[in-house]
Amino acid sequence: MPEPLNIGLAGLGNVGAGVVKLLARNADLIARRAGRPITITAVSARDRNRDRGADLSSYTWVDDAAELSQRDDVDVVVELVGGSDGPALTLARHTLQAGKSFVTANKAMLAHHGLDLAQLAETKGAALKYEAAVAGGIPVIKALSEGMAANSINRVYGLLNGTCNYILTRMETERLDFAVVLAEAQAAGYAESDPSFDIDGIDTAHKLSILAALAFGARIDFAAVAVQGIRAVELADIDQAAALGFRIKLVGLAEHDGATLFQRVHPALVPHGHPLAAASGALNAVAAEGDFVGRLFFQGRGAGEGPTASAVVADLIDIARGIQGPAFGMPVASLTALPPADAATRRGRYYLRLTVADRPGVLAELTAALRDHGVSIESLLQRGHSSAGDALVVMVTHTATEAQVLASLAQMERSDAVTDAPVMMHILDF
Ligand SMILES: NC(=O)C1=CN([C@@H]2O[C@H](COP(=O)(O)OP(=O)(O)OC[C@H]3O[C@@H](n4cnc5c(N)ncnc54)[C@H](O)[C@@H]3O)[C@@H](O)[C@H]2O)C=CC1
Ligand SMILES: N[C@@H](CC=O)C(=O)O
Ligand code: NA
Repeated sequence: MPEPLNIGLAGLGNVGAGVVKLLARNADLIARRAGRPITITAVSARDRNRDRGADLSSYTWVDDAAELSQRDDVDVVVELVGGSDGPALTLARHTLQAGKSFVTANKAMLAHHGLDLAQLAETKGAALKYEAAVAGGIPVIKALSEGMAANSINRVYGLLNGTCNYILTRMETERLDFAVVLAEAQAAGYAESDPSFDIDGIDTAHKLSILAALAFGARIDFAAVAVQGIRAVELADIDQAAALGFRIKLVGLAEHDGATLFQRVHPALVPHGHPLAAASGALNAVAAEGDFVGRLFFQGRGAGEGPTASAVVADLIDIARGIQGPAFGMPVASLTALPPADAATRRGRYYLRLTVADRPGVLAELTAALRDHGVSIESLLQRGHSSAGDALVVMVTHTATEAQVLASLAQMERSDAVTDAPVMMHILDF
C-alpha cells in the first residue's frame, strides 16, 4: 500500500465536518483515484466537545491550530477556520514556510493576502489550493487555470454567493421578508459567520477578485472592486423586474479590455432567458468568455457542507497525485498590475425606481431629467401607492453611459416630488 497523504485539519464547522465525513465515506474510492489513501491525522477547532455528527476519535486533537504546520504526521494543512487575518493567516504562513502544501476555502484571506501566500508557496515549492473558496463545489478554479488556460479571457461573471441567491429567490417565490430568509440561509450553513459579508456583497467581491486574477493573469486587486449588496432590493423591485421580463440577481462582473480591469458587484436585472436567471436558491453560476472557446457556463451548489467539502477534497486528490500548478495560473511575478477601468463611460441599460408624490406634472419632471442628459426611456410603469400615498415609478432606459444616468438621477433627486432615494440597477445585456 502506498504511503498515505496525511492531513492536518483546522476548523470543524460546516465545511470542516463535511470534509471529515466525505473522507470517511468515500475513502476507498478516493485512495484509488488519488493513488494513495488520504488520511486525517490531526485536527483543531475551538470547541473539542461539540457533536459534529462525525467520529473524530482516531485523530490527534491540537489546541493551537498553528501547531498542525509543524507536526511530522501532517503533510498538508487544510484551513477551514475563516477570517482574512488572525489564526487562518498565521496557519497559512507557518504551513507554507515549512514547505508543506496548504488547502483553504477562505476567500477573504485570499482576496487580501493571496499574492503573498502564492509567492511564499512558490518559493518553498509547496502547493496553495483553494477550489472551495470560489463557487463552492463548482470546479471553476480548475476550469479557469487549466481548462481555459489557452484562452485570452475578457470577461468573467456570475452569481458567487449562495446566501444572496437564496434570499432573492425565496423573496420572489415565497414572498418572504429578507430577515426571515436570511435566518433560513444561516440555518442551512450557507452564510458567513458575519452574514453582512454575504448581503453587503463583500463575499462576492472576495471571490470576484480571485476569479479576475486567474482569468486575466492580473494581480488581485480587491480594493478596486466596486461593491453594492442586496439590502436595498425590495419586493417591489423584484415584482417590477418580473413584469418587465427580468429577475434580480447579485452579480459579480469582471472585465479586461486589454489595458484596464473592471470589477463590480451589484444587484442586476437578468433577462428571464439568460442562464444566470435560471440559477435559483443557493446555486451559484459562473460564465467565462475566452477568445477561442467562447462562453463557458458553470452552475452548481456554491455553499453548504457537501459541495464545499467536495471541492476541498478534490484539491487534496490533486496534491496526492503530485499535481501542483502556480496558485493563480502563472507565477506571481508574471501577473500584471492592471489599473481600474473608468465606470462612468460604460454603456448599458438601466432600471430606475423612484418614489414620487402622486401629483400632476411629476412624470414630466422625471422624463425631462433623462432628456436633459440624453437618456431615452425604453419602458415606464407607474404602480400603486405606498402607505404615505406616494406613487412608484419604474423605468428601463435605452443604452446610455453610466455618467448620463447618474446625472439624470441627481437631477431627479433635487426635485421635491421625489420622496425617497432613487434605486438604480444595471441590466445584464450579455
Ligand atoms: N459554509 C459554506 O458554505 C462555505 C464556507 N466557506 C469558507 O470556509 C471557511 C469555514 O466556513 P464554515 O465551515 O461555514 O465556518 P464555521 O463557522 O461553521 O466553522 C469554523 C470552524 O473554525 C473553528 N475555529 C475558529 N477559530 C479557530 C481557531 N483559532 N483555531 C482552530 N479552529 C478555529 C471553529 O471552532 C469552527 O469549527 C470560511 O473561510 C468560509 O468562508 C467557503 C465556501 C462555502
Ligand atoms: N457564505 C458563502 C459561502 C460560500 O462561499 C455563500 O453564501 O456563498
Ligand atoms: Na469552486
